[in-house]
Amino acid sequence: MSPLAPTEASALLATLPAWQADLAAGKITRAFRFDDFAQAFGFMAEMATVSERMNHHPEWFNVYNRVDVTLTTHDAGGLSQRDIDWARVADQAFARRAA
Ligand SMILES: C[C@H](O)[C@H](O)[C@H]1CNC2=NC(N)=NC(=O)C2=N1
Repeated sequence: MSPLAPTEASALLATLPAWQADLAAGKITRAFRFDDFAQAFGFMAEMATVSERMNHHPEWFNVYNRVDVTLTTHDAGGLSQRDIDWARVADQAFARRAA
């Protein structure tokens, strides 16, 4: 798994406006807020299954209705297409729950 080139990363991140990028560190983050713990944990359970399918796993922190997610690709030493793909699926899962 190779890291994204900076120009490519910037172009892809423009399609994920809810995510904060630290390109120097090769990480992106997003703070998700839900109605309650059940919604937050449902999101985490859904994304745990996605993570296994993608073989790509988040660093995340949950308390009550909050899920703070950091994505980076350890194998690439930075940001890869897998982080972008995971973020996009997470945005969709979140939007479905928020709807
Ligand atoms: C052995 C296994 O395929 C690797 O460790 C996978 C698992 N999940 C992963 N998740 C993330 N975020 N980065 C990785 O480099 C990674 N590598």
